[in-house]
Amino acid sequence: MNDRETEKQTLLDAINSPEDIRQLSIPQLGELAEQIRDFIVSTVSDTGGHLASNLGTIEATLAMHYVFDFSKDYLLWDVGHQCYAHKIITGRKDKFSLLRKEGGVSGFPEPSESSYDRFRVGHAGTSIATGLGIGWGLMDQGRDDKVVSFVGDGSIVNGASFEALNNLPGLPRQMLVVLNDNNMSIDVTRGAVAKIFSKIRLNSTYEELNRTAKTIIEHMPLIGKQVEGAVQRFKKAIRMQQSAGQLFESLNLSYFGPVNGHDIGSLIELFTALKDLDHPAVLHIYTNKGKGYKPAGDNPSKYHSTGPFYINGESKKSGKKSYTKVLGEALCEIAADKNSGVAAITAAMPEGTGLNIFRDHFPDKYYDVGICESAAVDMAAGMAKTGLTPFVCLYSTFLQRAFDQIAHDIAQQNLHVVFCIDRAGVVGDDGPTHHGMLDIGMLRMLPNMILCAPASGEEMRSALMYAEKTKAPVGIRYPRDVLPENLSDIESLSEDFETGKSVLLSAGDADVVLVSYGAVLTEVVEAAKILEQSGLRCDVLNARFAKPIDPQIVELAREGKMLFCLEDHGAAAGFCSAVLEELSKAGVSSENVFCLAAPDEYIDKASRKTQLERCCVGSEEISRQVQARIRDNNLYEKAHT
Ligand SMILES: Cc1ncc(C[n+]2csc(CCOP(=O)(O)OP(=O)(O)O)c2C)c(N)n1
Ligand SMILES: CC(=O)[C@@H](O)[C@H](O)COP(=O)(O)O
Ligand SMILES: [Mg+2]
Repeated sequence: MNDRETEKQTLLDAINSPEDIRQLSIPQLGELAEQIRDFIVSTVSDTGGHLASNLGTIEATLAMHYVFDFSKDYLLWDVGHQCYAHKIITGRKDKFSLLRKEGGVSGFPEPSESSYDRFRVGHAGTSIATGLGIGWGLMDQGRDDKVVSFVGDGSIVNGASFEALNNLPGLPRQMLVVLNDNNMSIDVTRGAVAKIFSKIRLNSTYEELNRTAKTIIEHMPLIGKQVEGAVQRFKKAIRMQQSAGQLFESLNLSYFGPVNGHDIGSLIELFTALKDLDHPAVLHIYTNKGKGYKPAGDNPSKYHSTGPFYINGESKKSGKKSYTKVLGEALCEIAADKNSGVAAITAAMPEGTGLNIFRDHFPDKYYDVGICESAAVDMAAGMAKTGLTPFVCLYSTFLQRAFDQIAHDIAQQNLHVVFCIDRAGVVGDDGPTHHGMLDIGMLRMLPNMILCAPASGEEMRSALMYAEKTKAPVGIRYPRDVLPENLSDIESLSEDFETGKSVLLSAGDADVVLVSYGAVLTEVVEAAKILEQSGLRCDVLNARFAKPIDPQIVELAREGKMLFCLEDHGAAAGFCSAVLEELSKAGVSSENVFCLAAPDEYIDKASRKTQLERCCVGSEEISRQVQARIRDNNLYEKAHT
């Protein structure tokens, strides 16, 4: 190790709290930023994570912590996927090697880890409104603690952000919105606001950004007091603020920038100057997503959320085919039929939803609305009215944002819109904010809605073909997972989907039936093998539909079979509940019907396999639960005859 590396090592080693960074000079802070960058790249190459956004926000994070005291001031991250440097300098450096792993630090702000994390977040568009609420709360208590919301250019266009901006000027105290503009959402940012931002970005040289920062700092003491002449001179002095500035100023919000978000010295001066404003303001900073690690800088989209990789950028992933990939391919197949009238809609997640494949083949049938799930759903409603068949492709957790639109604008009018609900069930490393545990419950109470879930790649394709032909709102849920390998020989899985019809995978003569909904089938089939080895033979029924429920399931219970209903969803209102309701309606006893589903809690980050076990639908836990419930209910004789 040379002297320079030893010094580098020492700087990060000595940082255990924000107080420590305040002891450093500006050049040392620059050094520290580089060390944190190396540390993040090296850790994320092992664990996976949100690399590109984090590499771009290190300098701004250091500068904010240098100026504000977030042990009492409030720092609110939007989405929260860019909080790694913040975690590293707020006492979690030593646990960072277990980033997003069981027992390690979360990839998102997590109040149970540290009082520096104010909110558990993972969804976009919340930070300005929560900051506003905190501002009102602090005022009520006569407190002058500062509030900073840090929001990206992709997230500020979300409806929730705009609703908050609409209310923000009414707050008669300090609140700073730091707009981190890196010209990217996960993919390239789309829409009119993005155009406003990128118009000035194209003309902004490094010198101009510096000059803007200087002008703000020079005029700050007067602007702070709202001296009219100074404000006018200030506006004149900043040529580049025109379009972005006008956007915020027309809402009566003070706007400053754009400035270079990697220049720690200037940022410290700016935050110091803006800290004591007596009204809300926006500071617009430019940063580079993926800064300092070439593969991420060259392809920020790929490194937005990455699995483990080699330092040369090569992925360590298996390359196995996922449900998501089948979605992209099958939609292309459907769109290739000239009469299909298909449109595919994503809310800023072309890669994540697999629609990038579709976009490349059918650019004129593809729509990316940005992080605007509710607009995506209402746009689909409009398209369906004109006779198109929109496929709205969203993650289950983000579909929650559009519940009212699905209920009010789609289901009420029985519009033919297909909801492709990706990341349904537990998602692994992202943890509680990103699990899709509510979609069945939310959607099955809506009249007209049909809900189904494939259990294999072949079923995924069939479900999409079925949905395209079925003139009703249809939800198809599937997980963040690769396709199962243990189901390929099962013939019944290649049968076409028929509304409310399940398929049997076994002989149909056992007294115990495992009734599986969706992708957990792969675990259920393994569990059936384990149970058979222990002397308990079970039938396996693949329910396929959560709405309507197959009457055959009710008949099995009526015949006195022991049913174990299984799903990767919250137990409160999902498939299992739907079965119990049908039994009740039919006057059939549910005495021997058991539900295996997620417990009534937020499942912590871990591998998806571990999380499935925790939700009682991993193969080990299924076999344990089946045996235990048979034993506890004195059903042993019945089950083993
Ligand atoms: C409501 C919602 N929809 C979608 C997402 C998925 N998502 C996470 S980060 C992100 C892009 C955010 O872009 P930006 O705010 O500009 O932050 P950057 O990653 O560029 O730093 C998206 C679409 C989300 N977290 N929340
Ligand atoms: C922060 C966020 O909401 C997304 O980036 C999400 O974490 C991506 O998840 P996938 O990795 O499953 O696409
Ligand atoms: Mg961005």
